[in-house]
Amino acid sequence: MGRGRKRTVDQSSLVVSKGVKRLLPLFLFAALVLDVTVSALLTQNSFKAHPQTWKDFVKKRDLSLLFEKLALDLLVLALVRMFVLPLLTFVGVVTGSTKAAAPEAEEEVVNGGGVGGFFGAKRDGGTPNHTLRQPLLPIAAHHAGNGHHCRVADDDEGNGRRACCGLWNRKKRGSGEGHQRIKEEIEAAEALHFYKDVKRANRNKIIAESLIFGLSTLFQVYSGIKAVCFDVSTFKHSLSFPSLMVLSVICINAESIFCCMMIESFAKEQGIDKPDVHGHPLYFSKANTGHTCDLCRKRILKGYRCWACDFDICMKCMGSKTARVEGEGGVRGDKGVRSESEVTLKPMEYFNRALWLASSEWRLLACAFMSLLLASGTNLMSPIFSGHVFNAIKDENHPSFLHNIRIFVVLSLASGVFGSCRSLCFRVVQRRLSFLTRNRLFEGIIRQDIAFYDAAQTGDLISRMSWDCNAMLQPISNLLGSTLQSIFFFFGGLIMCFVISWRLSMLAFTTMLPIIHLTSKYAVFSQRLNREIFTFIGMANSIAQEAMANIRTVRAFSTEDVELKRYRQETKEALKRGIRDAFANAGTILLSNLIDYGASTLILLYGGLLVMSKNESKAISIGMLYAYLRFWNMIQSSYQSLQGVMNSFTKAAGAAQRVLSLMDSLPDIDPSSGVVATSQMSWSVEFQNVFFVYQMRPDVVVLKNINLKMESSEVCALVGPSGCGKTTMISLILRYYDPTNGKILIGGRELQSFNLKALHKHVGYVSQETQMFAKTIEENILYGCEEGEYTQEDLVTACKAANAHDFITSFPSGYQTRIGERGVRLSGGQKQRIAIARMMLRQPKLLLLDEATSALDAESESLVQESIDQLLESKEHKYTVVLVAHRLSTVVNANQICVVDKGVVTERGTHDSLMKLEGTYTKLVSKQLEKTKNMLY
Ligand SMILES: Nc1ncnc2c1ncn2[C@@H]1O[C@H](COP(=O)(O)OP(=O)(O)OP(=O)(O)O)[C@@H](O)[C@H]1O
Repeated sequence: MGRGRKRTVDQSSLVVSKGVKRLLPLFLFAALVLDVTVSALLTQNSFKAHPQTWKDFVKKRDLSLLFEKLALDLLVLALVRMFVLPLLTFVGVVTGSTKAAAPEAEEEVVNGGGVGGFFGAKRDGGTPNHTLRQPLLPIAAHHAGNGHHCRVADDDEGNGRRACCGLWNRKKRGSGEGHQRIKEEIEAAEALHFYKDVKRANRNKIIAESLIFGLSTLFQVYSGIKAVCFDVSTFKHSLSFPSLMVLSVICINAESIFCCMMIESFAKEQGIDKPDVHGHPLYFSKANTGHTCDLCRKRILKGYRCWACDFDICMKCMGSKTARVEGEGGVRGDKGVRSESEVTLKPMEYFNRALWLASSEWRLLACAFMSLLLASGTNLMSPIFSGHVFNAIKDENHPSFLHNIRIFVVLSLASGVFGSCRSLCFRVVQRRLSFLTRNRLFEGIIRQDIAFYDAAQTGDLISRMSWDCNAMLQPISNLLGSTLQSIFFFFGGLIMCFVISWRLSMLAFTTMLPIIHLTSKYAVFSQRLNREIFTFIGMANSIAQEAMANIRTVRAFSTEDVELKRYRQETKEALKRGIRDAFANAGTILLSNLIDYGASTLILLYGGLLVMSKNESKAISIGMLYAYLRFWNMIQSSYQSLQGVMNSFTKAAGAAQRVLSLMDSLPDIDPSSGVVATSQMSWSVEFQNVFFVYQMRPDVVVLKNINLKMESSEVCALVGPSGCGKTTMISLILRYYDPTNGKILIGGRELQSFNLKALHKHVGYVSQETQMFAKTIEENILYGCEEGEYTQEDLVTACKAANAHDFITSFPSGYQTRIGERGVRLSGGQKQRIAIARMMLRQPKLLLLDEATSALDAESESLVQESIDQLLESKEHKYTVVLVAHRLSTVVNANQICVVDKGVVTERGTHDSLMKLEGTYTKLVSKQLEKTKNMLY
């Protein structure tokens, strides 16, 4: 598979997709040109309006003239911006880029080979990857021993690199397992070096961006002061100056944002693309030390991480070509691990899916949007009328006072009613979406192939159903609940502020840029921390769940403290990050509050001056100042609620991927299509050249060329040493898995052609580990039966046949006895008898008994065996039985006994014929006879 680089996954809110990135310089250039043009127009207008002032200014050099009547300074500043901002951006990109991304690494990749293959110098037939620029590659290529000089040693900058060379020399001396470990160490050291490089680059980026934002703020403040002082009374069109000034300020803002976007996007840390392992770029991270590798489930000392969806991978798996196949991570079906392209979700795709999900509730949504529009409209009107009330009080105008109060009351009532209607509709939609998602997710999980469960961890699945579901729906809830309203308030408030006083607004909005810069930087920082917290809590939950599920083993080994320590370790890491986040949050709040209060002071100061101003063109009323303050607060609070929205979308896309990958992933074995099996058909079972390999252990062939026919209505016993593949054969008959090669036939028809759900209705299965639900005994026996399908009498008959009736009736609640989680309140033998009763009740055509009597005492075993024999001889019902047994006494009467050894059927025949062979079976029998001789009865 090829390896390319992607930049689509945001690590910070300012990173954009490849397409937009290419256009960024163009956008910046356009903004700068517009900026200069606007300033030139302002200069020209001011020159036309005050032709004499130019001469006065040149003569007297009076600065007050420049502030009140001339705009040449604005043109000069625009020209300064035209050079300074691109220069700072260039410096930011150069110093903010990682050195490892230098082109010489690419060269090495093209030449690379040997160990270089670790990071894909050559893959799949040795296709060189010209796009890859990796920090690890120079060393990898060097170590390939193909004549490259030790570039890493030549590099005096990083100890990590020198350490690598030392390690490599050790590697040359070492061999075997040590090689792998040393290779990992080399990679880890090199990656750590890269990590430091990334940190340095990030710091430089922050400095460059802060300089740009700081400078832009100064430019804006200057423009604000200019707007306040400027005399527009002599202008031909009174609105031309304000509108050009506003355009100029918009240009300044756009320039600084484009510059920062360019720095972030052009100097973005280059992750490693390993599409066969993970769909997003992976970044070396120290944050995942102690995490579990998502592929091999081992603890990570040093490793890589995907910041988009918190995927962690250790150095070993990162270097392995087969990690995904062998590892436990990833969504897999019966035919193998799902390719990442099938399960990766980009933020935009998430957005589309979210819209699609929400579209099912369009009626309620339409109602909510109408209410939202009306509520927002009334809310935006109310400050104006409250302002009029203040003016009426000041003017002692009673009729106007009462009139405005009446309007204010109506607006408040309308806003309340529409607001609650909006909230009701959105909340109902939100709850319904949550219901829908959870149910679909559970459906997605429960229908997965058994191979999926071989790899999955229950804790992880549970956390997908709780945390990820919530995180995925969070932005939709936010969007419905508050985001849209905030957008209305933000833009509505902005317009109203400019309508009331554009001068005051120009001044007040100078504080906006630093607040945006501060809060967006904090958002990126906090987002990273929160993802880590999220992962640590998830891991803590997994530990708790595992410990609780195995509480008896924990108690028997007295390992409570060990489990507690593991749990505490994870939660402590989460706590550490939580506290770090709290401090950063407090710092950001402090700074933005200070700026915010500064803005309010400016508004009060300059607004007060405007109220007291004798200049008609500048003056505003006290009521309008009050209204202005209310709009300002509206803008502030809506901005606060908007600022996390984009980040929450990126975060939700990660969670959505974990949820939707399961929802979308259809099982390879479809249980509900195919031919419906009937009880009348032949129930012979045939294995034809069957080979089988478990996905989780791809190197071990468990079944090798099995050819075997079990005739209908006969008993076939599978015997053999532990681990030889008997249970696997039963699993294949149940179609838990499909054979890797060969066929299984039921009644002469291929198993894969049957409708599995219908087939299983005729199959009775008792496994080695009896699985029970936390219900009553009766409910457990009737599990999966339709209501009225069986009578109470059938139930009792089945229990009697399974020798379970006596012990059940000995319980005070009889059949209604609750047996606890996984049947913990029953003995192993009791559980097994209930499982046998469950099977007998259904009167299946094919019985699969995997050590069905292993947990029974000798007496119960013979009773159950007797009843099975009776059932076999019954004329009404004919059963095909596949029996796995270690106790050979249970297989003596079988029509056919198959001896399985290391996945191969070595002997076949009846008891007598096999005894005559004097092969493995005879040895097994004599071994058991010897054992029983020594047993005490
Ligand atoms: N889900 C699985 N994933 C990977 N390997 C497995 C899985 N289940 C079983 N195995 C391996 O397959 C081999 C055969 O296992 P199987 O359970 O079929 O043996 P068995 O003959 O039934 O043993 P026993 O008599 O002890 O139950 C064993 O080596 C086992 O470790």
